[in-house]
Amino acid sequence: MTTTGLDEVIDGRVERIVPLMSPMRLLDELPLPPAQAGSVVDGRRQVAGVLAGTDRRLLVVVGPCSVHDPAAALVYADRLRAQAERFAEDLLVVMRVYFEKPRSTTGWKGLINDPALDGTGDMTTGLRTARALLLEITGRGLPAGVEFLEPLTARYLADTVSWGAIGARTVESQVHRQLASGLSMPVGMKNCPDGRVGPAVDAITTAAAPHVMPGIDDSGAPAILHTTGNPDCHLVLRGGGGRPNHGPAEVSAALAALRAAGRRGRLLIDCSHGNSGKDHLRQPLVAEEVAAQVEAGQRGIAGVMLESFLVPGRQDPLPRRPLTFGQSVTDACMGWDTTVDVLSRLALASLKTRAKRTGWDG
Ligand SMILES: O=C[C@H](O)[C@H](O)COP(=O)(O)O
Ligand SMILES: C=C(OP(=O)(O)O)C(=O)O
Repeated sequence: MTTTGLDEVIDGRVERIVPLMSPMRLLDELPLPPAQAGSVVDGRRQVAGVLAGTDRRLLVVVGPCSVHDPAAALVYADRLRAQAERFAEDLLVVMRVYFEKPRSTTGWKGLINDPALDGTGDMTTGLRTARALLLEITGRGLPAGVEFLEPLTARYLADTVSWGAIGARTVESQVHRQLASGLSMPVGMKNCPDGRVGPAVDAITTAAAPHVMPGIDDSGAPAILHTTGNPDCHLVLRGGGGRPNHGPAEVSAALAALRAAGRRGRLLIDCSHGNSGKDHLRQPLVAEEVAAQVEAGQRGIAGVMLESFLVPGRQDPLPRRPLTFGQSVTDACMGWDTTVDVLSRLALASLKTRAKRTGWDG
């Protein structure tokens, strides 16, 4: 019989364990001021209002595929805020501030996991940088949207978030559905990467129910979390399996699936990912097709998601080569000028439909 040390039994494949500050410590260091907390809650209410159809604007979740450089994200936020104000009567604009990237296999996992983009994995800096940026963005009056990927990180950031997403790769995961059931903001559930919509509808049903799950409390101690269920989860159609699903037939089928499951029948359409074939030049075309459906009276479409940054396209971070300021290091994004054109087109669709419904034709 071989005798073995305990480390090898427990941590044979964990090379290092580095302490991480507690959520409470980060929240104390970077608190959400009460006035900003008010605008986060207001943002959540407005998103829920659009999803319920009581607020008749279109919801637009727009911003970089991922944030890797807070300075560029802030320049983007300033520009977006001006557009959000310009179109405030027609569009509810939420900035995509994505810090966690779910990967198909391997790749950069986002600013929280690896803020230096070099695999060193300094999550303490990552969480601190992410929270500081969310405070800057919500401080500008822009509601923020994030994808929740690691259940543990939600406690460090969720108080600043007005819209959340569970991504295509995790929508079938019980852990993520439970997480969504306890989140305080509306959460979009993406359809699966292979195009199946059923698991996202199931995720909406699952997250609406209360759950009991293991987690951490604000002090970082292990805890049993009892959730109430989240009634504001909704479907996001992002295409998949080599095909888009933003067309009229797919939208009607998805709405029918929601109704059959007894869920509220409004959804968002992601103009990127499987709906654009990850080609940023196709996003405006997808948005145009969505706008046309809205104008044709499809009330089931509550809004869209767009991947946009200052500079069009994408780049690979390479050692010793400076990055282009404001260009995505993950999926290719629309550039700024195109983004303004797309927002303007969506605002027109929203205005026209509202005018039609009130009988106003000016
Ligand atoms: O939105 C970003 C990517 O589509 C997502 O993280 C998956 O990327 P990957 O398939 O390149 O890993
Ligand atoms: C990863 C994303 O999308 P999806 O989960 O639809 O692939 C994303 O929106 O960044």
